[in-house]
Amino acid sequence: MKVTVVGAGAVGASCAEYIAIKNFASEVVILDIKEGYAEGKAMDLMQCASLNGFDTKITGSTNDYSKTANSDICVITSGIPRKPGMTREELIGINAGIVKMVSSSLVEHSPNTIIIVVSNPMDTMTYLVHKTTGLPKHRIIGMGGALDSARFKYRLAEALEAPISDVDGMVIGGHSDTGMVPLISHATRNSIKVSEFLSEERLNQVAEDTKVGGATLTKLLGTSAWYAPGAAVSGLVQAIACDQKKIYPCSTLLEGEYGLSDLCIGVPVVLGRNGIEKIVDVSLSDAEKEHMKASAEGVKKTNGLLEL
Ligand SMILES: NC(=O)c1ccc[n+]([C@@H]2O[C@H](COP(=O)([O-])OP(=O)(O)OC[C@H]3O[C@@H](n4cnc5c(N)ncnc54)[C@H](O)[C@@H]3O)[C@@H](O)[C@H]2O)c1
Ligand SMILES: O=C(O)C[C@H](O)C(=O)O
Repeated sequence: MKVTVVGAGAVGASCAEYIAIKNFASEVVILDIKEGYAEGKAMDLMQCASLNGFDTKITGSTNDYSKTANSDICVITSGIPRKPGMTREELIGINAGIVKMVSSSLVEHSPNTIIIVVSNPMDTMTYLVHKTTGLPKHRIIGMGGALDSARFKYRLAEALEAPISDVDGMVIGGHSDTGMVPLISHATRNSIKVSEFLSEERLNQVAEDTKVGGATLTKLLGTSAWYAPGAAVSGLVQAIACDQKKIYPCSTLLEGEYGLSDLCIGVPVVLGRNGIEKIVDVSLSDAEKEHMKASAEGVKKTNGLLEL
């Protein structure tokens, strides 16, 4: 199993590290445009191998896509992150050009690859990868919902004063400050609905804190987060590589599912060796349906800024 990670920055390196530590991939290639940067990150990570007990071979490349040839999975993290006070959508001007160039170079060398898109604004970048590469829809996956769901569970556990392992929940919709749809109606503590434990007001607070999870961290860190994003990407890569058939909310091209079409947005999917093997249709409350509709309108508005 060969995995390429484009972008050796904060998220790319974190994701390569988690993939290596989980020890399921034979090879990880990190590629960056900055001279020597990916080679340096790869060497540093390889010097963790004996300490952390992994055998994954990590190599770096300065913009030489021949090193990525025949990758089973490619992760795109290249692009600029936001600064405090910015939205993800404001990154489109620079990141669209980068994602377009990177995705076509990847497919040229790995025509059978599965692509995981991380660069922001992620749902729009995932749509752009469709338009650029023409790969089948099950082989283009946007990562946002896995991270947002982890943040939702963190906030739920905090409100419930419960261990995170007791909590389950999922966030669908667009990966944006207003577009995320935390599925409160399906969230549980050890199979009991969270509404049995928390007031509507407290649950609304949990949802709001979840939606601005990325912005909260950006304000604290001065740039956007990387540990949980890297861990979330590694989860998707592992589900595909190990054919786990796990359900994750991922951004995928919809063609009528959830009453939506011609956009990529987060919905629950089954991930296995073929990428997205199924889109799962879950029942939504009326409020969640409305929120999903508004979220899709927001994503389409950002897609409209693309020069296709
Ligand atoms: N979808 C998500 O959930 C999620 C989570 C976190 C971050 N992100 C996004 O991921 C992106 C990366 O964030 P980061 O914190 O790692 O940023 P970063 O600045 O630390 O790293 C980005 C890297 O991309 C490289 N790069 C730029 N242009 C390139 C090109 N043409 N080819 C190859 N490499 C190139 C840069 O040299 C840099 O090393 C941002 O757009 C950020 O908003 C998304
Ligand atoms: O918040 C950001 O800009 C980065 C990322 O999308 C995140 O949610 O951490």
